[in-house]
Amino acid sequence: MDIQTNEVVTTITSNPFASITVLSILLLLSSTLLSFTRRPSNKLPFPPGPNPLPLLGNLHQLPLTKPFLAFTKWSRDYSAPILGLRFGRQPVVVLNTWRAVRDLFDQRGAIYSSRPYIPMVDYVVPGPYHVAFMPHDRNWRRGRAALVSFLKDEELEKVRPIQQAESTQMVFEILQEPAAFEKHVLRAFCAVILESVYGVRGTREMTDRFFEIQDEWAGILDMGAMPPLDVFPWLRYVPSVLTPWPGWRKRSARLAVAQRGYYKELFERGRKGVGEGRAKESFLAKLLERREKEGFTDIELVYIAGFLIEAGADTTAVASLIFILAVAAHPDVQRRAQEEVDGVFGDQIPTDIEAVKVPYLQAILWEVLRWRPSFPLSLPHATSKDDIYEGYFIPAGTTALMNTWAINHNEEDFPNPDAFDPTRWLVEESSSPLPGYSSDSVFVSTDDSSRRRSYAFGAGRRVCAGQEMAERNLLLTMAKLLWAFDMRPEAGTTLDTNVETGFKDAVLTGPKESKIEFTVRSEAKEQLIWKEWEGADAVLSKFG
Ligand code: HEM
Repeated sequence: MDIQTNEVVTTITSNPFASITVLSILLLLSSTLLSFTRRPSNKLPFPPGPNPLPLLGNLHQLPLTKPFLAFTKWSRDYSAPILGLRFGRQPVVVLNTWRAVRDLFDQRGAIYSSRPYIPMVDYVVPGPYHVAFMPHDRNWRRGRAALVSFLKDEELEKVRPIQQAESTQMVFEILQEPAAFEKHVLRAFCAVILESVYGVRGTREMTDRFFEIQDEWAGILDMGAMPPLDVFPWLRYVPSVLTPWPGWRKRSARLAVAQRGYYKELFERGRKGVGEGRAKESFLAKLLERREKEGFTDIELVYIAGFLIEAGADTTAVASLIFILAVAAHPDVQRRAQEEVDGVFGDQIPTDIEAVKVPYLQAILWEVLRWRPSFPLSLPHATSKDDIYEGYFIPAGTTALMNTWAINHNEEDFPNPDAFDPTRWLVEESSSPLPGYSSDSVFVSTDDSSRRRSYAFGAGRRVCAGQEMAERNLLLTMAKLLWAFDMRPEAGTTLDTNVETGFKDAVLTGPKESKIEFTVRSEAKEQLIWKEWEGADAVLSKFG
Protein backbone atom coordinates (compact mmCIF):
# COMPACT_ATOMS: atom_id res chain seq x y z
CA MET A 1 0.00 0.00 0.00
CA ASP A 2 1.47 3.42 -0.91
CA ILE A 3 1.56 6.34 1.53
CA GLN A 4 -1.49 8.06 0.08
CA THR A 5 -3.58 4.88 0.23
CA ASN A 6 -2.48 4.37 3.81
CA GLU A 7 -3.58 7.92 4.68
CA VAL A 8 -7.02 7.33 3.18
CA VAL A 9 -7.49 4.14 5.14
CA THR A 10 -6.36 5.85 8.36
CA THR A 11 -8.77 8.71 7.76
CA ILE A 12 -11.60 6.31 7.08
CA THR A 13 -11.04 4.24 10.19
CA SER A 14 -10.56 7.18 12.60
CA ASN A 15 -13.68 9.02 11.49
CA PRO A 16 -17.24 8.69 12.92
CA PHE A 17 -18.28 8.32 9.35
CA ALA A 18 -16.12 5.20 9.08
CA SER A 19 -18.60 2.43 9.70
CA ILE A 20 -21.05 3.70 7.09
CA THR A 21 -18.27 4.34 4.64
CA VAL A 22 -16.66 0.94 5.08
CA LEU A 23 -20.02 -0.83 4.80
CA SER A 24 -20.86 1.07 1.70
CA ILE A 25 -17.45 0.46 0.22
CA LEU A 26 -18.05 -3.25 0.61
CA LEU A 27 -21.53 -3.01 -0.88
CA LEU A 28 -20.44 -0.87 -3.77
CA LEU A 29 -17.13 -2.52 -4.48
CA SER A 30 -18.70 -5.31 -6.43
CA SER A 31 -20.72 -3.01 -8.67
CA THR A 32 -17.73 -0.71 -9.11
CA LEU A 33 -15.44 -3.52 -10.11
CA LEU A 34 -18.14 -4.77 -12.44
CA SER A 35 -18.39 -1.40 -14.07
CA PHE A 36 -14.60 -1.23 -14.36
CA THR A 37 -14.47 -4.57 -16.13
CA ARG A 38 -17.28 -3.44 -18.43
CA ARG A 39 -15.56 -0.15 -19.35
CA PRO A 40 -14.41 0.99 -21.74
CA SER A 41 -16.57 -0.65 -24.37
CA ASN A 42 -14.30 1.13 -26.81
CA LYS A 43 -10.80 -0.39 -26.96
CA LEU A 44 -9.05 2.96 -26.99
CA PRO A 45 -7.56 4.12 -23.67
CA PHE A 46 -8.87 6.88 -21.44
CA PRO A 47 -6.43 9.85 -21.30
CA PRO A 48 -3.47 9.31 -18.94
CA GLY A 49 -3.28 10.45 -15.32
CA PRO A 50 -2.43 9.22 -11.82
CA ASN A 51 -3.60 5.68 -11.05
CA PRO A 52 -7.13 5.56 -9.63
CA LEU A 53 -8.24 3.35 -6.70
CA PRO A 54 -11.25 1.12 -7.39
CA LEU A 55 -13.95 3.01 -5.49
CA LEU A 56 -12.40 6.42 -4.87
CA GLY A 57 -10.84 6.88 -8.27
CA ASN A 58 -8.38 9.75 -7.84
CA LEU A 59 -10.28 11.44 -5.00
CA HIS A 60 -7.63 10.46 -2.45
CA GLN A 61 -4.98 12.31 -4.51
CA LEU A 62 -7.05 15.40 -5.08
CA PRO A 63 -6.13 18.40 -2.89
CA LEU A 64 -9.20 20.14 -1.47
CA THR A 65 -7.68 23.54 -2.16
CA LYS A 66 -6.43 24.94 -5.48
CA PRO A 67 -6.71 21.65 -7.41
CA PHE A 68 -5.69 23.52 -10.60
CA LEU A 69 -2.11 23.52 -9.30
CA ALA A 70 -2.11 19.72 -8.92
CA PHE A 71 -3.68 19.31 -12.38
CA THR A 72 -0.99 21.54 -13.88
CA LYS A 73 1.74 19.46 -12.25
CA TRP A 74 0.17 16.16 -13.29
CA SER A 75 -0.25 17.39 -16.82
CA ARG A 76 3.53 17.98 -16.91
CA ASP A 77 4.38 14.72 -15.09
CA TYR A 78 2.30 12.64 -17.52
CA SER A 79 3.10 14.83 -20.57
CA ALA A 80 -0.66 14.98 -20.92
CA PRO A 81 -2.34 17.99 -22.56
CA ILE A 82 -5.50 16.09 -21.56
CA LEU A 83 -5.47 14.40 -18.18
CA GLY A 84 -7.83 11.51 -17.43
CA LEU A 85 -9.09 11.21 -13.84
CA ARG A 86 -11.91 9.60 -11.90
CA PHE A 87 -13.82 11.25 -9.09
CA GLY A 88 -15.28 8.08 -7.61
CA ARG A 89 -16.74 6.46 -10.69
CA GLN A 90 -17.18 9.73 -12.54
CA PRO A 91 -14.77 10.09 -15.49
CA VAL A 92 -13.16 13.52 -15.64
CA VAL A 93 -10.84 15.02 -18.25
CA VAL A 94 -8.81 18.16 -17.67
CA LEU A 95 -7.80 20.22 -20.72
CA ASN A 96 -4.47 21.88 -20.04
CA THR A 97 -3.64 23.59 -23.35
CA TRP A 98 -5.42 26.17 -25.45
CA ARG A 99 -5.22 23.81 -28.45
CA ALA A 100 -7.14 21.10 -26.61
CA VAL A 101 -9.73 23.69 -25.55
CA ARG A 102 -10.04 24.93 -29.13
CA ASP A 103 -10.31 21.39 -30.57
CA LEU A 104 -12.90 20.19 -28.05
CA PHE A 105 -14.84 23.08 -26.46
CA ASP A 106 -14.66 25.47 -29.40
CA GLN A 107 -14.81 23.07 -32.34
CA ARG A 108 -16.88 20.17 -30.97
CA GLY A 109 -19.51 22.27 -29.24
CA ALA A 110 -22.27 19.75 -29.95
CA ILE A 111 -20.47 17.27 -27.67
CA TYR A 112 -18.71 19.42 -25.02
CA SER A 113 -21.37 21.96 -23.99
CA SER A 114 -23.34 20.28 -21.26
CA ARG A 115 -22.82 20.64 -17.50
CA PRO A 116 -22.24 17.84 -14.99
CA TYR A 117 -25.15 17.16 -12.67
CA ILE A 118 -24.40 18.84 -9.32
CA PRO A 119 -26.88 17.48 -6.77
CA MET A 120 -26.36 20.39 -4.33
CA VAL A 121 -27.77 22.76 -6.97
CA ASP A 122 -31.09 20.89 -6.75
CA TYR A 123 -31.24 21.54 -3.01
CA VAL A 124 -30.74 25.29 -3.42
CA VAL A 125 -32.43 26.00 -6.76
CA PRO A 126 -35.17 23.39 -7.03
CA GLY A 127 -36.24 23.07 -10.66
CA PRO A 128 -34.45 23.66 -13.96
CA TYR A 129 -34.02 27.39 -13.44
CA HIS A 130 -30.33 28.09 -13.10
CA VAL A 131 -28.92 28.79 -16.57
CA ALA A 132 -25.27 28.19 -15.57
CA PHE A 133 -26.02 24.66 -14.34
CA MET A 134 -28.50 23.55 -17.02
CA PRO A 135 -27.56 20.72 -19.36
CA HIS A 136 -27.13 21.55 -23.05
CA ASP A 137 -30.84 21.46 -23.87
CA ARG A 138 -33.75 23.60 -25.08
CA ASN A 139 -34.27 25.21 -21.70
CA TRP A 140 -30.66 26.36 -21.59
CA ARG A 141 -30.83 27.72 -25.18
CA ARG A 142 -33.92 29.74 -24.28
CA GLY A 143 -32.41 31.09 -21.07
CA ARG A 144 -29.06 31.85 -22.66
CA ALA A 145 -30.71 33.62 -25.63
CA ALA A 146 -32.56 35.89 -23.18
CA LEU A 147 -29.31 36.70 -21.35
CA VAL A 148 -27.41 37.33 -24.57
CA SER A 149 -30.11 39.72 -25.76
CA PHE A 150 -29.28 41.91 -22.76
CA LEU A 151 -25.52 41.58 -23.16
CA LYS A 152 -25.12 42.44 -26.83
CA ASP A 153 -23.31 45.61 -27.89
CA GLU A 154 -26.34 47.86 -28.63
CA GLU A 155 -27.91 47.01 -25.27
CA LEU A 156 -24.64 47.67 -23.47
CA GLU A 157 -24.83 51.26 -24.64
CA LYS A 158 -27.76 51.67 -22.23
CA VAL A 159 -25.59 50.36 -19.40
CA ARG A 160 -22.76 52.80 -20.10
CA PRO A 161 -24.18 55.78 -18.11
CA ILE A 162 -24.72 53.45 -15.15
CA GLN A 163 -21.13 52.19 -15.36
CA GLN A 164 -19.90 55.78 -15.57
CA ALA A 165 -21.91 56.90 -12.56
CA GLU A 166 -21.15 53.87 -10.38
CA SER A 167 -17.40 53.96 -11.05
CA THR A 168 -17.39 57.65 -10.05
CA GLN A 169 -19.44 56.83 -6.96
CA MET A 170 -16.88 54.11 -6.13
CA VAL A 171 -13.92 56.50 -6.47
CA PHE A 172 -15.80 58.97 -4.24
CA GLU A 173 -16.41 56.31 -1.59
CA ILE A 174 -12.75 55.26 -1.64
CA LEU A 175 -11.77 58.91 -1.20
CA GLN A 176 -13.97 59.04 1.94
CA GLU A 177 -12.98 55.68 3.38
CA PRO A 178 -9.83 54.35 1.67
CA ALA A 179 -9.19 51.50 4.10
CA ALA A 180 -12.52 49.92 3.09
CA PHE A 181 -11.77 49.99 -0.66
CA GLU A 182 -12.68 46.32 -1.07
CA LYS A 183 -16.21 46.93 0.19
CA HIS A 184 -16.62 49.89 -2.18
CA VAL A 185 -15.41 47.93 -5.20
CA LEU A 186 -17.81 45.06 -4.46
CA ARG A 187 -20.74 47.43 -3.99
CA ALA A 188 -20.11 49.30 -7.22
CA PHE A 189 -19.95 46.24 -9.49
CA CYS A 190 -23.02 44.70 -7.88
CA ALA A 191 -24.87 48.02 -8.16
CA VAL A 192 -24.27 48.17 -11.94
CA ILE A 193 -26.10 44.85 -12.26
CA LEU A 194 -28.99 45.76 -9.93
CA GLU A 195 -29.56 49.04 -11.76
CA SER A 196 -29.25 47.71 -15.30
CA VAL A 197 -31.12 44.45 -14.72
CA TYR A 198 -33.92 45.64 -12.40
CA GLY A 199 -33.75 49.43 -12.37
CA VAL A 200 -33.25 49.15 -8.59
CA ARG A 201 -30.59 51.30 -6.91
CA GLY A 202 -27.56 49.35 -5.67
CA THR A 203 -27.49 50.73 -2.14
CA ARG A 204 -25.06 49.32 0.42
CA GLU A 205 -27.94 47.48 2.11
CA MET A 206 -29.04 45.73 -1.12
CA THR A 207 -25.53 44.81 -2.23
CA ASP A 208 -24.45 43.60 1.23
CA ARG A 209 -27.45 41.30 1.29
CA PHE A 210 -26.47 39.87 -2.07
CA PHE A 211 -22.87 39.17 -1.04
CA GLU A 212 -23.99 37.47 2.16
CA ILE A 213 -26.17 35.09 0.14
CA GLN A 214 -23.55 34.68 -2.57
CA ASP A 215 -20.79 33.84 -0.06
CA GLU A 216 -22.96 31.08 1.37
CA TRP A 217 -23.80 29.81 -2.14
CA ALA A 218 -20.13 29.74 -3.13
CA GLY A 219 -19.30 28.10 0.21
CA ILE A 220 -21.81 25.33 -0.42
CA LEU A 221 -20.40 24.71 -3.90
CA ASP A 222 -16.80 24.57 -2.65
CA MET A 223 -15.12 21.21 -2.88
CA GLY A 224 -15.47 19.25 0.35
CA ALA A 225 -17.95 21.69 1.96
CA MET A 226 -20.98 19.46 1.41
CA PRO A 227 -21.46 15.70 1.04
CA PRO A 228 -20.24 14.57 -2.42
CA LEU A 229 -23.69 13.33 -3.49
CA ASP A 230 -22.54 13.07 -7.10
CA VAL A 231 -19.90 10.50 -6.10
CA PHE A 232 -21.82 8.76 -3.29
CA PRO A 233 -25.57 9.34 -3.97
CA TRP A 234 -26.54 7.11 -1.02
CA LEU A 235 -25.25 9.81 1.37
CA ARG A 236 -28.63 11.51 0.82
CA TYR A 237 -30.25 8.82 2.94
CA VAL A 238 -27.75 8.95 5.82
CA PRO A 239 -28.86 11.15 8.77
CA SER A 240 -26.71 14.26 8.46
CA VAL A 241 -25.46 14.04 12.10
CA LEU A 242 -23.71 10.79 11.19
CA THR A 243 -21.77 12.42 8.41
CA PRO A 244 -18.84 14.86 8.51
CA TRP A 245 -21.33 17.49 7.23
CA PRO A 246 -23.86 17.74 10.12
CA GLY A 247 -26.71 20.10 9.30
CA TRP A 248 -26.02 20.21 5.56
CA ARG A 249 -29.70 19.83 4.65
CA LYS A 250 -30.78 22.70 6.90
CA ARG A 251 -27.92 24.84 5.62
CA SER A 252 -28.92 24.35 1.97
CA ALA A 253 -32.65 24.83 2.76
CA ARG A 254 -31.89 28.12 4.57
CA LEU A 255 -29.88 29.34 1.61
CA ALA A 256 -32.63 28.31 -0.84
CA VAL A 257 -35.16 30.44 1.06
CA ALA A 258 -32.84 33.45 1.39
CA GLN A 259 -31.72 33.39 -2.24
CA ARG A 260 -35.18 32.94 -3.70
CA GLY A 261 -36.57 35.63 -1.37
CA TYR A 262 -33.91 38.13 -2.47
CA TYR A 263 -34.38 37.44 -6.19
CA LYS A 264 -38.18 37.60 -5.87
CA GLU A 265 -38.05 40.88 -3.98
CA LEU A 266 -35.88 42.42 -6.70
CA PHE A 267 -38.12 40.99 -9.39
CA GLU A 268 -41.22 42.52 -7.80
CA ARG A 269 -39.56 45.90 -7.23
CA GLY A 270 -38.27 45.83 -10.83
CA ARG A 271 -41.70 44.90 -12.21
CA LYS A 272 -43.29 47.75 -10.26
CA GLY A 273 -40.63 50.11 -11.63
CA VAL A 274 -41.36 48.97 -15.19
CA GLY A 275 -45.10 49.53 -14.59
CA GLU A 276 -44.43 53.03 -13.25
CA GLY A 277 -42.08 53.87 -16.16
CA ARG A 278 -38.96 54.19 -13.92
CA ALA A 279 -37.27 51.01 -15.13
CA LYS A 280 -38.29 50.89 -18.77
CA GLU A 281 -34.65 50.61 -19.93
CA SER A 282 -33.95 47.64 -17.65
CA PHE A 283 -33.31 44.06 -18.70
CA LEU A 284 -36.38 43.05 -16.73
CA ALA A 285 -38.53 45.33 -18.91
CA LYS A 286 -37.24 43.43 -21.95
CA LEU A 287 -37.77 40.05 -20.31
CA LEU A 288 -41.36 40.95 -19.41
CA GLU A 289 -41.98 42.13 -22.96
CA ARG A 290 -40.89 38.82 -24.50
CA ARG A 291 -42.28 36.52 -21.85
CA GLU A 292 -45.38 35.56 -23.82
CA LYS A 293 -43.49 34.78 -27.00
CA GLU A 294 -40.92 32.73 -25.10
CA GLY A 295 -43.41 31.27 -22.63
CA PHE A 296 -41.37 32.16 -19.52
CA THR A 297 -43.06 31.71 -16.16
CA ASP A 298 -42.56 34.17 -13.29
CA ILE A 299 -40.23 31.85 -11.45
CA GLU A 300 -38.08 31.33 -14.55
CA LEU A 301 -37.74 35.08 -14.94
CA VAL A 302 -36.90 35.44 -11.24
CA TYR A 303 -33.93 33.10 -11.67
CA ILE A 304 -32.80 34.30 -15.12
CA ALA A 305 -32.47 37.84 -13.79
CA GLY A 306 -31.04 36.61 -10.46
CA PHE A 307 -28.37 34.60 -12.25
CA LEU A 308 -27.10 37.81 -13.85
CA ILE A 309 -26.20 39.19 -10.41
CA GLU A 310 -24.37 35.96 -9.59
CA ALA A 311 -22.57 36.01 -12.94
CA GLY A 312 -21.73 39.69 -13.15
CA ALA A 313 -21.18 41.17 -9.68
CA ASP A 314 -18.36 39.49 -7.78
CA THR A 315 -16.64 38.14 -10.93
CA THR A 316 -15.91 41.66 -12.17
CA ALA A 317 -15.28 43.03 -8.68
CA VAL A 318 -12.72 40.29 -7.99
CA ALA A 319 -10.90 41.02 -11.28
CA SER A 320 -10.77 44.65 -10.20
CA LEU A 321 -9.31 43.71 -6.81
CA ILE A 322 -6.66 41.62 -8.58
CA PHE A 323 -5.84 44.68 -10.70
CA ILE A 324 -5.45 46.81 -7.55
CA LEU A 325 -3.16 44.21 -5.97
CA ALA A 326 -1.09 43.92 -9.16
CA VAL A 327 -0.48 47.64 -9.60
CA ALA A 328 0.11 48.21 -5.88
CA ALA A 329 2.73 45.45 -5.97
CA HIS A 330 4.29 46.75 -9.23
CA PRO A 331 4.86 50.52 -8.89
CA ASP A 332 6.68 50.74 -12.24
CA VAL A 333 3.61 49.34 -14.03
CA GLN A 334 1.38 51.73 -12.09
CA ARG A 335 3.49 54.76 -13.00
CA ARG A 336 3.51 53.95 -16.70
CA ALA A 337 -0.26 53.37 -16.70
CA GLN A 338 -0.85 56.68 -14.89
CA GLU A 339 1.26 58.46 -17.49
CA GLU A 340 -0.86 56.94 -20.24
CA VAL A 341 -4.16 57.82 -18.54
CA ASP A 342 -2.98 61.36 -17.68
CA GLY A 343 -1.79 61.81 -21.26
CA VAL A 344 -5.25 60.95 -22.59
CA PHE A 345 -7.55 62.51 -19.99
CA GLY A 346 -5.42 65.26 -18.44
CA ASP A 347 -7.44 67.12 -15.80
CA GLN A 348 -10.71 65.39 -16.66
CA ILE A 349 -11.92 62.27 -14.90
CA PRO A 350 -11.81 59.36 -17.45
CA THR A 351 -15.14 58.74 -19.15
CA ASP A 352 -15.49 57.40 -22.67
CA ILE A 353 -12.82 54.75 -22.44
CA GLU A 354 -13.69 52.90 -25.69
CA ALA A 355 -13.24 56.07 -27.73
CA VAL A 356 -9.58 56.60 -26.76
CA LYS A 357 -6.25 54.81 -27.26
CA VAL A 358 -4.94 53.22 -24.08
CA PRO A 359 -2.95 50.19 -25.27
CA TYR A 360 -0.93 49.87 -22.05
CA LEU A 361 -4.10 49.88 -19.94
CA GLN A 362 -5.62 47.24 -22.19
CA ALA A 363 -2.46 45.18 -21.88
CA ILE A 364 -2.72 45.45 -18.07
CA LEU A 365 -6.28 44.13 -18.24
CA TRP A 366 -5.22 41.06 -20.27
CA GLU A 367 -2.29 40.48 -17.98
CA VAL A 368 -4.53 40.65 -14.88
CA LEU A 369 -6.84 38.04 -16.44
CA ARG A 370 -3.86 35.85 -17.41
CA TRP A 371 -1.69 36.25 -14.31
CA ARG A 372 -4.32 35.40 -11.69
CA PRO A 373 -7.46 34.14 -13.45
CA SER A 374 -10.33 34.38 -10.97
CA PHE A 375 -11.86 31.11 -12.25
CA PRO A 376 -8.70 28.98 -12.58
CA LEU A 377 -10.80 25.94 -13.62
CA SER A 378 -13.55 27.91 -15.37
CA LEU A 379 -16.92 26.15 -14.83
CA PRO A 380 -17.13 22.42 -15.55
CA HIS A 381 -18.48 21.25 -18.91
CA ALA A 382 -19.78 17.72 -19.61
CA THR A 383 -19.86 15.58 -22.74
CA SER A 384 -23.19 14.52 -24.17
CA LYS A 385 -21.80 11.83 -26.56
CA ASP A 386 -18.86 9.41 -26.74
CA ASP A 387 -15.84 11.02 -28.39
CA ILE A 388 -12.34 10.14 -29.56
CA TYR A 389 -9.51 12.67 -29.39
CA GLU A 390 -5.87 12.05 -30.32
CA GLY A 391 -6.33 8.30 -29.86
CA TYR A 392 -8.10 8.56 -26.49
CA PHE A 393 -11.66 7.55 -25.72
CA ILE A 394 -13.80 10.07 -23.83
CA PRO A 395 -17.17 8.56 -22.90
CA ALA A 396 -20.51 10.42 -22.87
CA GLY A 397 -21.18 11.94 -19.44
CA THR A 398 -17.51 12.79 -18.79
CA THR A 399 -16.90 15.98 -16.82
CA ALA A 400 -14.56 18.20 -18.83
CA LEU A 401 -12.57 20.81 -16.92
CA MET A 402 -10.62 23.55 -18.59
CA ASN A 403 -7.44 24.35 -16.69
CA THR A 404 -7.19 28.07 -17.35
CA TRP A 405 -4.33 28.30 -14.89
CA ALA A 406 -2.21 25.79 -16.89
CA ILE A 407 -3.05 27.54 -20.18
CA ASN A 408 -2.16 30.97 -18.79
CA HIS A 409 1.02 29.76 -17.11
CA ASN A 410 2.48 27.73 -19.95
CA GLU A 411 6.15 28.72 -20.15
CA GLU A 412 6.33 28.30 -23.90
CA ASP A 413 3.58 30.82 -24.53
CA PHE A 414 4.33 33.10 -21.58
CA PRO A 415 8.01 33.12 -20.62
CA ASN A 416 8.45 33.63 -16.86
CA PRO A 417 4.70 33.09 -16.44
CA ASP A 418 4.42 34.13 -12.80
CA ALA A 419 5.80 37.60 -13.53
CA PHE A 420 3.19 40.35 -13.92
CA ASP A 421 4.35 41.88 -17.21
CA PRO A 422 1.77 43.73 -19.33
CA THR A 423 4.34 44.36 -22.09
CA ARG A 424 3.96 40.73 -23.20
CA TRP A 425 0.65 41.87 -24.76
CA LEU A 426 2.16 44.81 -26.67
CA VAL A 427 3.16 43.55 -30.11
CA GLU A 428 5.76 46.27 -30.64
CA GLU A 429 7.48 45.54 -27.32
CA SER A 430 7.01 41.84 -26.82
CA SER A 431 9.49 39.28 -28.10
CA SER A 432 6.93 36.44 -28.00
CA PRO A 433 4.72 35.91 -31.09
CA LEU A 434 1.40 36.11 -29.27
CA PRO A 435 -1.76 38.05 -30.03
CA GLY A 436 -1.53 41.52 -28.47
CA TYR A 437 -2.12 45.26 -28.81
CA SER A 438 -0.47 47.60 -31.26
CA SER A 439 0.20 51.19 -30.23
CA ASP A 440 -3.10 52.02 -31.98
CA SER A 441 -4.98 49.94 -29.40
CA VAL A 442 -5.85 47.46 -32.13
CA PHE A 443 -5.80 43.83 -31.11
CA VAL A 444 -3.45 42.04 -33.50
CA SER A 445 -3.56 38.28 -33.92
CA THR A 446 0.00 37.24 -34.71
CA ASP A 447 -0.63 33.56 -34.08
CA ASP A 448 -3.33 31.01 -34.96
CA SER A 449 -6.54 33.03 -35.22
CA SER A 450 -8.48 30.22 -33.56
CA ARG A 451 -6.71 31.07 -30.34
CA ARG A 452 -8.86 33.10 -27.93
CA ARG A 453 -7.60 36.43 -26.63
CA SER A 454 -8.28 35.26 -23.11
CA TYR A 455 -9.24 31.97 -21.51
CA ALA A 456 -10.42 33.65 -18.30
CA PHE A 457 -13.99 33.68 -19.64
CA GLY A 458 -14.21 29.98 -20.53
CA ALA A 459 -14.74 28.64 -24.05
CA GLY A 460 -17.16 26.93 -26.41
CA ARG A 461 -20.93 27.43 -26.38
CA ARG A 462 -20.93 28.07 -22.62
CA VAL A 463 -18.35 30.86 -22.88
CA CYS A 464 -19.07 33.89 -20.71
CA ALA A 465 -21.79 35.96 -22.34
CA GLY A 466 -20.82 38.99 -20.26
CA GLN A 467 -17.21 39.31 -21.43
CA GLU A 468 -17.78 42.56 -23.31
CA MET A 469 -19.73 44.12 -20.46
CA ALA A 470 -17.07 43.05 -17.96
CA GLU A 471 -14.17 44.36 -20.07
CA ARG A 472 -15.78 47.76 -20.61
CA ASN A 473 -16.51 48.24 -16.95
CA LEU A 474 -13.10 46.98 -15.85
CA LEU A 475 -11.19 49.24 -18.23
CA LEU A 476 -13.20 52.28 -17.17
CA THR A 477 -12.79 51.52 -13.46
CA MET A 478 -9.05 50.88 -13.86
CA ALA A 479 -8.60 54.22 -15.66
CA LYS A 480 -10.52 56.10 -12.96
CA LEU A 481 -8.59 54.49 -10.10
CA LEU A 482 -5.23 55.21 -11.75
CA TRP A 483 -6.26 58.78 -12.53
CA ALA A 484 -7.44 59.45 -8.97
CA PHE A 485 -5.11 57.53 -6.66
CA ASP A 486 -1.65 56.26 -5.94
CA MET A 487 -2.07 52.71 -4.70
CA ARG A 488 0.71 51.19 -2.61
CA PRO A 489 1.26 48.65 0.17
CA GLU A 490 0.63 49.99 3.67
CA ALA A 491 3.82 51.35 5.21
CA GLY A 492 6.12 48.58 6.41
CA THR A 493 4.24 45.77 4.63
CA THR A 494 4.79 43.80 1.46
CA LEU A 495 1.93 42.37 -0.54
CA ASP A 496 1.51 38.63 -0.87
CA THR A 497 0.79 37.97 -4.56
CA ASN A 498 1.64 34.28 -4.38
CA VAL A 499 -1.27 32.23 -5.68
CA GLU A 500 -0.81 29.55 -3.01
CA THR A 501 -0.63 31.81 0.02
CA GLY A 502 -2.06 35.15 -1.07
CA PHE A 503 -5.26 33.99 -2.83
CA LYS A 504 -8.48 32.58 -1.40
CA ASP A 505 -9.32 28.89 -1.61
CA ALA A 506 -12.54 29.12 -3.58
CA VAL A 507 -13.98 28.38 -7.01
CA LEU A 508 -13.87 32.13 -7.69
CA THR A 509 -10.56 33.17 -6.20
CA GLY A 510 -9.36 36.66 -5.36
CA PRO A 511 -6.67 38.24 -3.19
CA LYS A 512 -6.72 37.68 0.59
CA GLU A 513 -4.71 40.87 0.93
CA SER A 514 -6.28 44.25 1.50
CA LYS A 515 -3.48 46.23 3.13
CA ILE A 516 -3.29 48.76 0.34
CA GLU A 517 -3.12 52.51 0.83
CA PHE A 518 -5.02 54.83 -1.50
CA THR A 519 -3.77 58.42 -1.68
CA VAL A 520 -5.52 60.96 -3.86
CA ARG A 521 -2.99 62.26 -6.41
CA SER A 522 -3.74 65.99 -6.09
CA GLU A 523 -6.09 68.49 -4.50
CA ALA A 524 -7.43 69.44 -7.92
CA LYS A 525 -8.36 65.83 -8.56
CA GLU A 526 -10.04 65.62 -5.16
CA GLN A 527 -12.20 68.65 -5.95
CA LEU A 528 -13.12 67.24 -9.32
CA ILE A 529 -14.13 63.91 -7.77
CA TRP A 530 -16.54 65.81 -5.47
CA LYS A 531 -18.00 67.67 -8.41
CA GLU A 532 -18.33 64.57 -10.61
CA TRP A 533 -19.90 62.69 -7.72
CA GLU A 534 -22.81 65.15 -7.62
CA GLY A 535 -23.52 64.38 -11.29
CA ALA A 536 -23.21 60.65 -10.68
CA ASP A 537 -25.59 60.82 -7.74
CA ALA A 538 -28.13 62.62 -9.91
CA VAL A 539 -27.95 59.80 -12.50
CA LEU A 540 -28.27 57.09 -9.86
CA SER A 541 -31.01 58.66 -7.77
CA LYS A 542 -33.54 58.03 -10.54
CA PHE A 543 -33.43 54.34 -9.56
CA GLY A 544 -35.97 53.36 -6.94
C1 HEM B 1 -14.20 39.43 -15.12
C2 HEM B 1 -15.47 39.10 -15.12
C3 HEM B 1 -15.99 37.74 -15.52
C4 HEM B 1 -15.35 36.55 -15.58
C5 HEM B 1 -13.89 36.24 -15.26
C6 HEM B 1 -16.32 35.56 -16.03
C7 HEM B 1 -16.04 34.23 -16.22
C8 HEM B 1 -16.97 33.29 -16.67
C9 HEM B 1 -16.68 31.90 -16.86
C10 HEM B 1 -15.35 31.24 -16.59
C11 HEM B 1 -17.82 31.31 -17.32
C12 HEM B 1 -18.00 29.84 -17.67
C13 HEM B 1 -17.62 29.59 -19.10
C14 HEM B 1 -17.61 28.14 -19.50
O1 HEM B 1 -18.37 27.35 -18.94
O2 HEM B 1 -16.81 27.78 -20.38
C15 HEM B 1 -18.83 32.34 -17.43
C16 HEM B 1 -20.11 32.13 -17.91
C17 HEM B 1 -21.05 33.12 -18.01
N1 HEM B 1 -20.94 34.42 -17.59
FE1 HEM B 1 -19.21 35.33 -16.99
N2 HEM B 1 -17.52 36.19 -16.22
C18 HEM B 1 -17.37 37.52 -15.93
C19 HEM B 1 -18.34 38.51 -15.99
C20 HEM B 1 -19.64 38.31 -16.41
C21 HEM B 1 -20.65 39.35 -16.50
C22 HEM B 1 -20.43 40.83 -16.20
C23 HEM B 1 -21.81 38.74 -16.92
C24 HEM B 1 -23.16 39.36 -17.17
C25 HEM B 1 -23.68 40.34 -16.50
C26 HEM B 1 -21.52 37.33 -17.12
C27 HEM B 1 -22.41 36.40 -17.60
C28 HEM B 1 -22.11 35.08 -17.86
C29 HEM B 1 -23.05 34.16 -18.49
C30 HEM B 1 -24.47 34.51 -18.97
C31 HEM B 1 -22.38 32.92 -18.60
C32 HEM B 1 -22.86 31.69 -19.31
C33 HEM B 1 -23.54 30.60 -18.51
C34 HEM B 1 -23.87 29.39 -19.37
O3 HEM B 1 -24.29 29.51 -20.54
O4 HEM B 1 -23.74 28.32 -18.82
N3 HEM B 1 -20.20 37.11 -16.79
N4 HEM B 1 -18.28 33.55 -17.02
